[in-house]
Amino acid sequence: MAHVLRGLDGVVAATSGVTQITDERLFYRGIAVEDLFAHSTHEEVIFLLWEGRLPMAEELAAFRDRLAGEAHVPAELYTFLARLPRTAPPMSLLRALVDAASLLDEDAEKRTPEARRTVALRLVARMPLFAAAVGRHRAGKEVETAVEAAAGDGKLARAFLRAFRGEEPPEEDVRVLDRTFLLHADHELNASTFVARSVASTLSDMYSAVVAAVGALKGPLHGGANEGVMTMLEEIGPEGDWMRYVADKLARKERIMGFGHRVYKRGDPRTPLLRSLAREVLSRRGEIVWLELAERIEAYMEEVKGLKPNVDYYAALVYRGLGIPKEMYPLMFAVARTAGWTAHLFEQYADNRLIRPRAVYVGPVSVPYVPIEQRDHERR
Ligand SMILES: CC(=O)SCCNC(=O)CCNC(=O)[C@H](O)C(C)(C)COP(=O)(O)OP(=O)(O)OC[C@H]1O[C@@H](n2cnc3c(N)ncnc32)[C@H](O)[C@@H]1OP(=O)(O)O
Ligand SMILES: O=C([O-])CC(=O)C(=O)O
Repeated sequence: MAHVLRGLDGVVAATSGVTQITDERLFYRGIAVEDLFAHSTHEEVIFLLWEGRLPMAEELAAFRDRLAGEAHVPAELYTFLARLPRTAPPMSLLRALVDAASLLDEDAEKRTPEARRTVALRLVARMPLFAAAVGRHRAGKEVETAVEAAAGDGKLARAFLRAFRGEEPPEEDVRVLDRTFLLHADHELNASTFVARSVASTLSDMYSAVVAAVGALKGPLHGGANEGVMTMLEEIGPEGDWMRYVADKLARKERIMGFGHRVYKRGDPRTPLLRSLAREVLSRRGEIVWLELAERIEAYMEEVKGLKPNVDYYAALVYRGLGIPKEMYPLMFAVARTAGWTAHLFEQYADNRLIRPRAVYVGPVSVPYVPIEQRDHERR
């Protein structure tokens, strides 16, 4: 019997020039993520992921203008969203908006590289507005005026915060969210990117690939873990018996959200950067207790399980510090990761081969066909 690598663990399934993970370090197009974090912006990184190099100043300005030009939500989508249940999972509402947007985009089915660039630009520019629209809808707030007032800004973090809050955000908050988006922009063949590439490998359209990717990211073992982190911290509470809580969970063989990683075993290089952002925003809000609690759990997990936090752990605290409700955390991830999904889709379309692995069959064999009138429950 062929050897099955469950979960495709260790399988090398593509070549890619977008993102490298090597020796527990992360590089976008060859540039260390720490350097980009220190000096760059989310928009610059989107350009980098798509074009393979950093933009010149005038290219960046033109790119931001193009993003601003695409940053609005088609009116039909506001009507559509208004009819959807407010209590639906926010990631499902986001997925529905992206799917519906495809029906209103005249370029959605075009197969040229230029049309795909336009679609990608639209997706990246609109995703923050879709996320804000979902957030306002579920909170029962007015959506269209607030979101449209935020449009026309080529700074995606500002566009989200402005639309979501319905007021101009302080620059410190914009900077923190911008760098959080930068750190989430891409991550090689993670589950949602693999899903997106698989859809594109059938030569289906970019929207279908991104809708599927949003669905994959939603899961608690991937982008949904950030919400799970905050749920855990809230269940414990700043003064709670965290050690008992975590030990009991581990004894029940439950997973602690925000810990462990398929690729990183010695630590996720994004963790210290996100921890520093969390410290900054939580100090400003007078809520540093959440960081102290998270750090105690981090040390304990290392000691008892040898597991380290992944990108979702401290990202949850950054979003908390920005006053974003926890149900919205996975949407923040989706907004940022749209850059990476689309960069990988460009690569997939440019050098495509259908993705179609095999399975080892383990079901019954040589089963005789039984006509319907002779079937009974015993003989299936
Ligand atoms: C952006 C991202 O997608 S980052 C990941 C976000 N997901 C999470 O934070 C969810 C919690 N983490 C996990 O479930 C896992 O660490 C994953 C899915 C991320 C990666 O796991 P895998 O590479 O598949 O490792 P696997 O699931 O085989 O686990 C190996 C062992 O570590 C344990 N383990 C791994 N993560 C955790 C965790 N968070 N809590 C408790 N135990 C864990 C497993 O129970 C398993 O133990 P066992 O061998 O005794 O059964
Ligand atoms: O790469 C992975 O498996 C998960 C991850 O960290 C990411 O998508 O950012």
